Amino acid sequence: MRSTNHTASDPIIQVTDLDFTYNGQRVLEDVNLEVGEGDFIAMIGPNGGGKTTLLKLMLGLLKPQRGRIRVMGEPAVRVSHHIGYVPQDVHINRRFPITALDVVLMGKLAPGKRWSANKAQDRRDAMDALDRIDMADLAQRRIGELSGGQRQRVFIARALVTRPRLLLLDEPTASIDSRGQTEFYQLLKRLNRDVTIVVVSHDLLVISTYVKSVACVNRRLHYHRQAEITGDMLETMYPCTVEEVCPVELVTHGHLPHRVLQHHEE
Ligand SMILES: Nc1ncnc2c1ncn2[C@@H]1O[C@H](COP(=O)(O)OP(=O)(O)OP(=O)(O)O)[C@@H](O)[C@H]1O
Repeated sequence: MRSTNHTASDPIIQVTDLDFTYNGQRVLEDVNLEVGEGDFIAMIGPNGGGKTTLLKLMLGLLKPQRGRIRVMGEPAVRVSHHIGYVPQDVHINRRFPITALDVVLMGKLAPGKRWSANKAQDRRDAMDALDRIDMADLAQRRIGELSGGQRQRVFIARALVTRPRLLLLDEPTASIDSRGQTEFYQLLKRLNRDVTIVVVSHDLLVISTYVKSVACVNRRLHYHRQAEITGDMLETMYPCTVEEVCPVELVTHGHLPHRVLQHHEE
């Protein structure tokens, strides 16, 4: 596999003075961000705030009109084999007779990913990726017979099959119930022992328990090196009241919103 000159102490992602515009509409402005090796960062923010766009820039799928983005010290396209990506909408026909293992093997075929001629090794790598996400028992199960949460794990295994150093996930829990969400973030926390994670999420309650840092994206970026979501941050990011963002039951569960409440009461 091609190596980089990047060392563990360098930021794995560095975004400098970045602007991005779609057809004359600026959606990201003056964004600066450093993601360290081993970080587990949540990108939160309102609909249309630019989170997916920023992920696509990190993947090298889009180019900024101004500023610079480096992944492992290089333009992202040069290190795509070190990046695993779980997109927001994974389109897969549930009636298609394809197993979980087949889906994971597709990760070996993705553009820019290394292709090995050794099919037996590929199967071992795919089984290993399924094992990492506790899905090895379901390797031969058809994808259409899995639950939403199980399917999402398979897509993560597909992203992990090339052993990336960086895993980017775009709203991975959108089709998972709240209990499933907790299990899902526990899984990500475990994976974070070996891989740096950036996850776009609207799960404000759950994420602060698991992530190490938070970036709020609403055209501009507000980055916190600690997993602390404050009332000020929410008020800046979300065009609605604190109660709308964090209903009372979230406050009483004692996760993140007690700080929100304090700020709100001041
Ligand atoms: N391909 C595109 N062409 C033109 N405009 C786009 C395109 N993709 C996104 N946009 C616009 O850019 C803005 C940011 O979109 P983006 O998908 O990055 O936001 P987001 O924060 O991920 O939103 P959500 O939470 O709803 O997924 C939105 O106004 C969106 O309409």
